[in-house]
Amino acid sequence: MGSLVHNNNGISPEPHEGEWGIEIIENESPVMEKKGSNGAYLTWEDLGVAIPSSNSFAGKDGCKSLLTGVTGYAKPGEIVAIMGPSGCGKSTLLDSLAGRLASNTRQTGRILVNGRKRRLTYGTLAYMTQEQVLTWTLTVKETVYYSAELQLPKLMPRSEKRERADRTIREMGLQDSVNTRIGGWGFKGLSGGQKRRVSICLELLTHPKLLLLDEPTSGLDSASSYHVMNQIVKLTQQYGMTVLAAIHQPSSQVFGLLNNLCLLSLGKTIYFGPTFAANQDIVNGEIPAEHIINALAESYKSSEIYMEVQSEIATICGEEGDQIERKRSLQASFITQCSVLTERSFKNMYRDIGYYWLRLGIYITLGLALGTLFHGIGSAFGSISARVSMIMFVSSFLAILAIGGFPSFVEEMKVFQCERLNGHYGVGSFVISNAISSLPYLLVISLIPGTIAYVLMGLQREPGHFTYFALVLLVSMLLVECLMMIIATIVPNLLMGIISGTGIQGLMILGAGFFRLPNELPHVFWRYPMYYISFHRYALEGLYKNEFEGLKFPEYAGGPPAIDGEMILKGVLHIETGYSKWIDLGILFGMVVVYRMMLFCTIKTTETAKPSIRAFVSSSTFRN
Ligand SMILES: Nc1ncnc2c1ncn2[C@@H]1O[C@H](COP(=O)(O)OP(=O)(O)OP(=O)(O)O)[C@@H](O)[C@H]1O
Repeated sequence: MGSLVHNNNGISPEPHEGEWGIEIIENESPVMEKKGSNGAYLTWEDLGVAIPSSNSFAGKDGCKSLLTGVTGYAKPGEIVAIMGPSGCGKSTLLDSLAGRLASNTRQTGRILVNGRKRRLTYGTLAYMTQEQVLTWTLTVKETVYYSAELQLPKLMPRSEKRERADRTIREMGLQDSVNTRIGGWGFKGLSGGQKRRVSICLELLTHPKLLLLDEPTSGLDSASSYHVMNQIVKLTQQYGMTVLAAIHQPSSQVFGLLNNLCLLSLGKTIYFGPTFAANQDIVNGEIPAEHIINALAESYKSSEIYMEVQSEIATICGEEGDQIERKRSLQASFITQCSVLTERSFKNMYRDIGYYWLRLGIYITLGLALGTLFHGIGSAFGSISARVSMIMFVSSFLAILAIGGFPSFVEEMKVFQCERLNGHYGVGSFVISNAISSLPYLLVISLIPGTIAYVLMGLQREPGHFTYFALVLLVSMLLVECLMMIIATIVPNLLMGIISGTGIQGLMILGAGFFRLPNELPHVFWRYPMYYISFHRYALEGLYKNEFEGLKFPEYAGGPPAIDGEMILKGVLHIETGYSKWIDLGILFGMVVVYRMMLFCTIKTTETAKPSIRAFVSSSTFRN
């Protein structure tokens, strides 16, 4: 059992080719980088991660440890394999090194890069997590090409970027699937293993200094696993990358490619050292009982190999090396980022039926429904209330339907958040490109159903009136979309997002001055501020003015006296007529800009505040 770390000095005998049937590679990296000469030396000492727990596994302090006293290092040109049974803490270790632990966790210990403290997010490292986050409508080639254009330096010619992308696709063995779509949402595209290889491709494109891979070979057969790992090893050595990879049950061939092994069990280190000194039977074997794991962990801590690890770490941390800089200075220019992201997003919106096409169909149906319900609305006295309710429906319920695209926004936000964490591009380019790419679709959605409804209802005939009607529809949808993107940034899941978005809009609609007239709105909350911040109010007000101004409702024999539209606006609907409908439209467009800025600020704030929020949540969770 204890043959992992054997003989008295803790190191097993010389590498033994026959025993595991593997080809042993020299543990010495061909890239003999000195610390500080551009490579990344990563060290972690006495790393602990715990979560609050009330069950029987909790310790005296009411916490359950996910990692305990984990120590190790990774050097340029080398691959450290993190291995151990499922649930032993491999992903937790990678998350912890990447600064991406969940907020309910508490981390202790020290993580240094080149002997310095550095928060490893937003482009300081590349991290391929277990979750596949790819744009499912794109082909492999499109995915890698777009990513290459975004990530590779601005001075690199496009042809060279494409060449790099093609080469990486070949290196990952994806040349036969270049034109296959990634797939998802009921559309079968690539297999799980192929998707994994695409994800690796995206992170390898720039040859990052520090690369973390969570299960790069999962879903791959043993020949493909070997091929993929072999390519990663070659690039690691060629570019002096520092690689940590969590790997499940590697074949002997794959095991032989790895330099160092960090073997975990129940969150404890059972072994850290050269792969050739570890017994692969133990590595891939059954999970031993907890007391045996504890004994192995103790035995490792008192072994000489552990002392060696500590002295290696002391040497690495002895002098401070270069800072690992964010990729920002190396990637594409802001204009290129915007144009590439716009093109990619436009293509995704076109191919994803749920994004706009389904909505267009529903809007056409509703346009026809409105058109037939209010057909030939006329100018009889009864048409006044018909106009009011029709306008209410258009300004509120038609706009609120833009929530229908939320699942697709969430998918897009997931890709953005993952690429952003890995530093592929900036927040500004995402916010701008998303607005530009959605504009043509929203224009179509507001024009086609808008025309159908407008013509069938027989509203005011002048082109200016129709243009205004369509523009209000467009701008309301732009606002709802942006509101939903802000929500997608804040709330963690789809259902909560849809509920929050509908709730917020419900409040705005209630305060827009229809269900209670503006003068009758209670001052606290409803009049100030809701009536002024609700965009539905400006849409409602603008559409009322657009339709009622200039209209006359003639007197009928025995009926009410003649009344003109302006009187209805002022006397019945309590609308402020001191400014034109175009001011309402202008305010709505201004709100689009403000909402986009809010989206930018929300993303930025979440990014900067997340660590503090996490620390706060974690400390209050652990206090309770
Ligand atoms: N934020 C968290 N809250 C609660 N439990 C957590 C959290 N993160 C991880 N865990 C638990 O910690 C243990 C280790 O999880 P982790 O994902 O690190 O395992 P792993 O070794 O990567 O497993 P696998 O090989 O199956 O991916 C699991 O039991 C998991 O449920």
